[in-house]
Amino acid sequence: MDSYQNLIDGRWVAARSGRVLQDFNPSRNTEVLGEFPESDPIDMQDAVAAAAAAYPKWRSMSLVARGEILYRAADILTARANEISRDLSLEEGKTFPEAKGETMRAAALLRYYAGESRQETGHVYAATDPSTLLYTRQVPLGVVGIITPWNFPIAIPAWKIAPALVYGNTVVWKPAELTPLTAYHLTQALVDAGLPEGVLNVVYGQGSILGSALVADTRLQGISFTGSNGVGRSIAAVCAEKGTKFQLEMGGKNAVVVLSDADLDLAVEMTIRGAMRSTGQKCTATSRVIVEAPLVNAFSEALVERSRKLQVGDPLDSQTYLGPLASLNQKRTVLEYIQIGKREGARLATGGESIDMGGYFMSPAVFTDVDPGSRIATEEIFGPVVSVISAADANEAVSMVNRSNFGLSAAVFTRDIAKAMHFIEEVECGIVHVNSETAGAEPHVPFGGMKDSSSNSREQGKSAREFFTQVKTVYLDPPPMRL
Ligand SMILES: NC(=O)c1ccc[n+]([C@@H]2O[C@H](COP(=O)([O-])OP(=O)(O)OC[C@H]3O[C@@H](n4cnc5c(N)ncnc54)[C@H](O)[C@@H]3O)[C@@H](O)[C@H]2O)c1
Ligand SMILES: O=C[C@H](O)CS(=O)(=O)O
Repeated sequence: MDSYQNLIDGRWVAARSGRVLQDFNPSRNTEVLGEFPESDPIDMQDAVAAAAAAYPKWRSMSLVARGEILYRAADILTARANEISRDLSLEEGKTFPEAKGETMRAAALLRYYAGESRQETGHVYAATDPSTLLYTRQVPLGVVGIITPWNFPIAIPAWKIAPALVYGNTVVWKPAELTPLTAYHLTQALVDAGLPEGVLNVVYGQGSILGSALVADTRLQGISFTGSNGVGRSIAAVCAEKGTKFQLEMGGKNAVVVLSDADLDLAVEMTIRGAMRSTGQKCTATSRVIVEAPLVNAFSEALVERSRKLQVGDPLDSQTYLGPLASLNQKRTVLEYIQIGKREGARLATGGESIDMGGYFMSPAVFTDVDPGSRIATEEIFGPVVSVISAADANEAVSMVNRSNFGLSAAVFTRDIAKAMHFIEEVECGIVHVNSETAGAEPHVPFGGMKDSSSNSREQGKSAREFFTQVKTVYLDPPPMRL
């Protein structure tokens, strides 16, 4: 049994209590992938103290030098990509190709922020007095806390940690309990790339205990969180009370709109990809498909037929489309929504059944005749379940999309550019796709939601600099000349 430890002040250390958590394989739920510390708040306090002690020297290092470490870490991740991807697939359940894609995406994110180290760090302005040098600088926040979910266990940490570090902050990271092995791989790559002691500290353990201890620590200047709305709201309340800067990326109930002039095959394929890849466990996953009435029957039949052909199984098997759900809790939640959908009167056209293969497997589910106000059409399910809803026309379809409390991602399928532009204009989402799936994000552009999906900051691209730095405006007047 491989045992892993926290990284605190540059040293790999056990939890002070000595307690450990086991990391299980959701495909074969008796298989243990490793043991990790079950840390307590005292361990978290040690980590924050280390980050605070390391901050002055790290902040004084040049941006370019910090960027060089990220370039080396990206190269290390790339060199180890197959090993990391296999472990990611084993512990989270997504297929190997998706795990590989995510690992390479993390490397791309590290490279992007390494490149950011050679960008402007402020602006020079004209001053009323021509002898005044008037300029701004973007300076780090200080010690920041990073709390991340299990569904993208290396890409999401990378898109938070890389900008946090390159802009001069030191970091305390609380990874998700379900995916500690992937967190170890990212951490080890950064350590091997030459990250100085105490700059990155990683503490494993229960989020309700450790995560809340991190958020409550008054030495933190910022918290970047991705996860559920319930936890996000609790973090926002604590940060607001403390005056700590925070950013939250949370749930989604992402919709595809299929207009009557759409390419049917494309709309079906992109709906399957958006709804069923990663076993539906993406914040940007498609969970609603709103179809103009003339096309709804043909679309539903094609979607059901395509869904029935998807192979469920071992995520390391090249034929597998859906691996297991990430945990027993996740599987139970998704199967409960199947029962809720039936009770609400929706028609379960295919799937939605538990598959007993030694892990947390289920068959992909398609509901039709779904009431747009029902729970399965409004609540985040976070599994391979998609609801087909009929709309009278394009206007009704957009209003149905917007009737959600969430506003993360949406897509429209149409051949009509005017209808596409109208959709782009009217939809209340932070991410909009035309003729492509609701999931997926490029590392160099803003990522985030509207309404309850986000705290309305943005991640990735140059948006990350807005969160992980603060602006200092400088009026520099030369001393008077003494002739
Ligand atoms: N918008 C996005 O970018 C995005 C991306 C991925 C996942 N998500 C969302 O995340 C959710 C699934 O992820 P999850 O199950 O890991 O979410 P979660 O909220 O249960 O956990 C997220 C992280 O918060 C920690 N945590 C738990 N309780 C805490 C507390 N009281 N205080 C501080 N930290 C705490 C967990 O240990 C974990 O590290 C879904 O709602 C999904 O939509 C959103
Ligand atoms: O789950 C969250 C991810 O951000 C999904 S995406 O691949 O970035 O859309």
